[in-house]
Amino acid sequence: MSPKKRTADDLDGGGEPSTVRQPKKLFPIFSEPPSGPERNQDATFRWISPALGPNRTCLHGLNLSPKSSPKVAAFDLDGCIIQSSFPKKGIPPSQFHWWRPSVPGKLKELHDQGYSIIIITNQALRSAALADWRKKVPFIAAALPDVPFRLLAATARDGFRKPMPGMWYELVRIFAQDSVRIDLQESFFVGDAAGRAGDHAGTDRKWALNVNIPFFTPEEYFLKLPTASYTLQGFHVSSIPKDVPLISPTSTPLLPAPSAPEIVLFVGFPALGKSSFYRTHFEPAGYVHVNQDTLRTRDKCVKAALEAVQNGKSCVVDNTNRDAQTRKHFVNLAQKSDVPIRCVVFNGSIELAWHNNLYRAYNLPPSLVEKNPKRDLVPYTAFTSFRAQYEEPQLNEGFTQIRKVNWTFEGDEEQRQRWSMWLQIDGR
Ligand SMILES: Nc1ncnc2c1ncn2[C@@H]1O[C@H](COP(=O)(O)OP(=O)(O)OP(=O)(O)O)[C@@H](O)[C@H]1O
Repeated sequence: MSPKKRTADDLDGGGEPSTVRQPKKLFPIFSEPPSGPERNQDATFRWISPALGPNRTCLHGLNLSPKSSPKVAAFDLDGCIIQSSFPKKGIPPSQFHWWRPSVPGKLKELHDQGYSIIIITNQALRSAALADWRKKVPFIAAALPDVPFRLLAATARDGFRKPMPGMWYELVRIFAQDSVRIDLQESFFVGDAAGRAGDHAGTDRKWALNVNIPFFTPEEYFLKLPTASYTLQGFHVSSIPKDVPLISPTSTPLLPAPSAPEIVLFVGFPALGKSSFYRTHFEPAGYVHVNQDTLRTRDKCVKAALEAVQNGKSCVVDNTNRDAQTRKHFVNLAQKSDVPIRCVVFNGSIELAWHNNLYRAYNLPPSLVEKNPKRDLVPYTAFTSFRAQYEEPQLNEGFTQIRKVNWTFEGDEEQRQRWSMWLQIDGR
C-alpha cells in the first residue's frame, strides 16, 4: 500500500504509516459512535485553547489532568498514535484506528513511569475539516481513560507548525508555570515524517533535531525495528558556502577614508540581511538609513537620499533595488548632486532569504524580539518576483564601484542556535 497523497491545504505533518509493514487488518476501536454526540458530555478531554491572542493558531487540549514532568514522551498523532485523523466523508469522528494495537498500552506504561505524554500534531485543515477533527480528538482520549495527556495542534502555516519549534516553546512555557524544566536527554519524540524512503516528509525528525531531543520512528519505538536510513530535504544553513570573504573584491575597504558624502545602494532579496549589514557597518560611520519599509514610497526614499547628500551626509538606500530601472532613480540623483554612488550586492540564495524571513518572523530569541519591532512574514511572492525581475547591477548603470557581500552570521550562541534550526515548512 502506498501512502495516500494529501494536498497542502488539506493536511500535512502526520500521515499514514508510510514505511515498512502495514497491518493487513485495521483495528477499529469504535465502529459506531458509542452513544452519539452526547458521548462527549462525560468525556475526559477538554479543549483549553485561547480563542484569541497570539497563540490562537495553536490548539491546546487536555485529557484528564496531566502533570508536568521533566521527562516528556512526545508523539505525533497521525501515522504514529492513530493511523489517520484525516476526516473522510461518511466516517464519523468517533471512528479511528490505533496505529498498532500496542499503542495505548505503551502510552499507559510511559505514564506509569512518570513521563508527561504530549501529542504534537500539525493539522492545517480547512475550517470545516478542522471542526470535524476537533470532534475526533475526545474519542481518542476516551479510549485512553487512564492516560492523562496534553495535545498541541498547529492549525496554520506559522511558527507553531512543525518543523518550526513553536509548540515546543509553548510546552516549555507551560511547564515553567509549574516550575518544571524539561530534561532534554530524558525526553523523546516519535513521529512518522522521518525522511525515510517513502515518507511524505522529514518534518518530525527535523522538529526533534530543532528542539534537541532524541527521535524515533513509530516502527523503531513501538515495534523495536532497526533504525532506518533517511535523508532530510530542504534548506539548512549548513549548506551555505564557508570560507568566502565577507566582502569582495577584498582589495579596498568597504568605507572610503576620509569619508566623503556618497550614496550606497543595496541590492538583494528581502530578508537577506541588508538592514543588519547597514546597522553593523554603515550606521556607526554616520550613514543615513533610507528604507522603503519605513518611508513607504520610492519618491520619499529619493527625497530622503537627496536631503542627506544636500546636508553633506552619506546615505545607504536599503531597498531590494531589483532592476536597473529602479536603481536609475538613485543614480540620477547622485549624478545631479555630484556625489558618487556605489552598489553593494548581497549574494545569497532565495532559500537563505526565505529562511531568514522565517527566522525573523517566528524564531528570534526573546531578547532580540524585545529590541526590534516584530516583523511579519514577507510573502513568498516577494521573493519569486525579485528573482524573476532581477538584473545584475553593472558599472555602466553609473556606479563608481560594485561590491559583493557574502552573508555571514553575526550573533550570540542563542541567536545562532535558533537561526540554525530547520525552519522551512514542507513545500516551501
Ligand atoms: N549577518 C547576519 N547575522 C545574523 N542574523 C542576520 C544576519 N543578516 C540577517 N540576519 C537576520 O535575518 C533576518 C533578516 O535580516 P534583515 O532584516 O537585516 O534583512 P533585510 O534584507 O534588511 O530585510 P528586508 O529587505 O525585508 O527589510 C533578521 O532577523 C536578521 O537578524
